[in-house]
Amino acid sequence: MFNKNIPGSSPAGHQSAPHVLIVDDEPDIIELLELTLARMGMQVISTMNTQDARTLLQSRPFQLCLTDMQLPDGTGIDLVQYISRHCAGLPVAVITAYGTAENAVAALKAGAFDYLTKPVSLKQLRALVKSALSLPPIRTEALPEKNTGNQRTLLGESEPMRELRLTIEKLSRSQAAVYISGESGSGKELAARMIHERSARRDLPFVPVNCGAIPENLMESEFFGYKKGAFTGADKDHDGFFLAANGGTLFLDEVADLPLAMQVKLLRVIQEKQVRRLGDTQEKNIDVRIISATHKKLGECVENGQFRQDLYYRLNVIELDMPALRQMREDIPLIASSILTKICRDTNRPLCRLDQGALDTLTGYDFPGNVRELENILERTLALCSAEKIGKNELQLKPREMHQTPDSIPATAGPELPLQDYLDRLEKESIVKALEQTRYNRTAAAKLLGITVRSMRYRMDRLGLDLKKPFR
Ligand SMILES: Nc1ncnc2c1ncn2[C@@H]1O[C@H](COP(=O)(O)OP(=O)(O)OP(=O)(O)O)[C@@H](O)[C@H]1O
Repeated sequence: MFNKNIPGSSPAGHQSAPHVLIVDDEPDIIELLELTLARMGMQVISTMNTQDARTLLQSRPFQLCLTDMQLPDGTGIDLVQYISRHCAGLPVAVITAYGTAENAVAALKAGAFDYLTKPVSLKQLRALVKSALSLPPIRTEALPEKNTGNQRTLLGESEPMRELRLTIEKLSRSQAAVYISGESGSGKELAARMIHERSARRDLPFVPVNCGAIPENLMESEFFGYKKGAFTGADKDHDGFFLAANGGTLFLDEVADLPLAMQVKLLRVIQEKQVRRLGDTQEKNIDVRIISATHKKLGECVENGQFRQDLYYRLNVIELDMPALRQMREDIPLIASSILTKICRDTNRPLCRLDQGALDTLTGYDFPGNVRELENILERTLALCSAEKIGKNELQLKPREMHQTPDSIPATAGPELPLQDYLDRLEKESIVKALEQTRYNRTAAAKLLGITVRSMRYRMDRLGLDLKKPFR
């Protein structure tokens, strides 16, 4: 075992030098890591096997562990697992041989913070160390969550929701790609934001992208950017989503909607961590964490050839499955009351609440559109009712105006209304119906109606249909 501390300044934010444990059996690599870290102001302790590493970990606190994958008495993954079990909150990164992506993925799945590939790039090493040391302290209990300030959180005290929040807490302490599955409106984007906001990347951008809403011919320029003059109309340089998210998190929503040709290009950028803007001769290095989501079953899309297996493998290092609202009915009153409070606050009206009948109706309802549908129901209820106590009837869940098809509008509706109002009403009904049929997935609803997402957004704005989630 070696202990090295070259005099130097302590990194910002740490009163005493952070302690780093290096586990590697190659003296050259140990020396390189020790020198680099000591110059960054770290107190470094090195050992060559997992047994000594465990003894050291038991004997004193560390702020970071860097381990090689192949060790004389075990693997780096063994150590990652040991640390996950016994040293909660300690970030551990593994160093893997070039071309062994499977090892890196296995380490991330086991709970590693990140990985480095040999030959170790000092730039990447320094960036990794800085990120690892800037992680917020870990919370080990599933504390009841409240929406505080601008940081929104997934509400609910049911078992699935508490577990989910704990998993999010763990995932935010890793750089692994996360794939979030779950029905529309179940909180996939909110979960992605929570991971970002609790991570070492929290001060850098979170860039959400709705992959289904980008026209195919604009995909490359939107994702990778372009140089001025790259094509007609490119009158200035433009950073695509990857460069905009550099240092932060790129959230690929509705990822199953990416055309196959684009999937190949995306995979290349993710693997090489480099992006070249259209019309540019230079590649730019990027450091972006990818979180993806879709309401479709991505595994099935792979099986039927609509989604590339290699990209799926890259995106789905860790899967997070969002429970549907009907699987956590006990949380409906809490979530509904939080939504009501927010609407009342936003619209400057006195606080109102649901009576027992209304609560029973909501907890018995299946919510195909999940929390987004609950938000919409409550927003509509408050728009139509000024009472402070809301009853079952005010919810108008059954029969619902929204369930009317254009055919079910009485034939007399036309003559009774001015023509424009009548047409608006038909249009509104069609949009709401399409949204309901697609479980509030706006991209799919636009497809069903045969219009673009842009046109759908315009129409919804014009008709005053506020369905909460902004389009991107
Ligand atoms: N458990 C929860 N607690 C509080 N709010 C929630 C919860 N789940 C979802 N929401 C809210 O519901 C709305 C829909 O959530 P979100 O946009 O994250 O869903 P989504 O799964 O990404 O939907 P889509 O599949 O259509 O993209 C948002 O306003 C979100 O804040």
